Amino acid sequence: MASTEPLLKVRGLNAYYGGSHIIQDAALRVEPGESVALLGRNGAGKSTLMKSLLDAGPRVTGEIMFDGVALAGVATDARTRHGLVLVPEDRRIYPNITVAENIALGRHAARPGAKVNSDEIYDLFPLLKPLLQRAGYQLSGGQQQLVAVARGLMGAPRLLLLDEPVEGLAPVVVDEIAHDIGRIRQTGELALLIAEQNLGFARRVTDRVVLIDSGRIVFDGGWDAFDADPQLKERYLAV
Ligand SMILES: Nc1ncnc2c1ncn2[C@@H]1O[C@H](COP(=O)(O)OP(=O)(O)OP(=O)(O)O)[C@@H](O)[C@H]1O
Repeated sequence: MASTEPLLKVRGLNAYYGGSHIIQDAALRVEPGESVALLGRNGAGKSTLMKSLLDAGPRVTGEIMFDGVALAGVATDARTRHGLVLVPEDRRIYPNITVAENIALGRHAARPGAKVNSDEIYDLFPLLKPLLQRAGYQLSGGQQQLVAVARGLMGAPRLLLLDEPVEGLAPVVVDEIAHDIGRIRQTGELALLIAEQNLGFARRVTDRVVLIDSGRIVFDGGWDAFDADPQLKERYLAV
């Protein structure tokens, strides 16, 4: 891949649930190693946009280029093996197997030849290490989120999509997850797209903001530019 090409380039993306036109003509770019916040109110279309990238739910039209490959017609599992990995909002932790087993399941999503070392992944999540033999059903919401992110990393992603990773979590847990994401970012070229409503958290873990409202991208820029226009927050994020 030429170094000037973005890792993800989306143009003219439309997504539909039945007759409802949810995502409307969206454009989006993520560079290798970049972390981007996808901000928007409840129902703005954040989850639908993420699922559209994987063809995992809505009917989708438009162009999605990932790592130099056009994804039209590529099945969801093949997209994941290519390095586009989603950690969904509901986390999907299996209750009756252990944390270590839940995390290991992510390995099936890894692209052929990818080197994934579970010990290196455990090192990124110090809070998980003592919990590896615990059953999924015994975890708190924050612990489940850490397991879901660790499992996502086992898929050797190039772009990890996190759908509202800190929704409903206590501030101390949000803080821990922000630290863990900081550690993950130091490991290399992994790019992140993080759907969020928690501005403080998003600011800590991302470089750039994409704002979505009623399925349309209404702002795309740096945090400085976002902060310079307080109306953006009032208009598109205030409850
Ligand atoms: N499976 C579905 N079938 C029909 N409509 C859906 C479906 N999932 C979402 N929608 C609709 O699509 C729109 C966008 O929802 P989406 O879940 O993408 O928003 P969001 O920004 O992720 O919000 P949230 O924070 O509530 O998850 C909403 O109007 C929602 O009702």
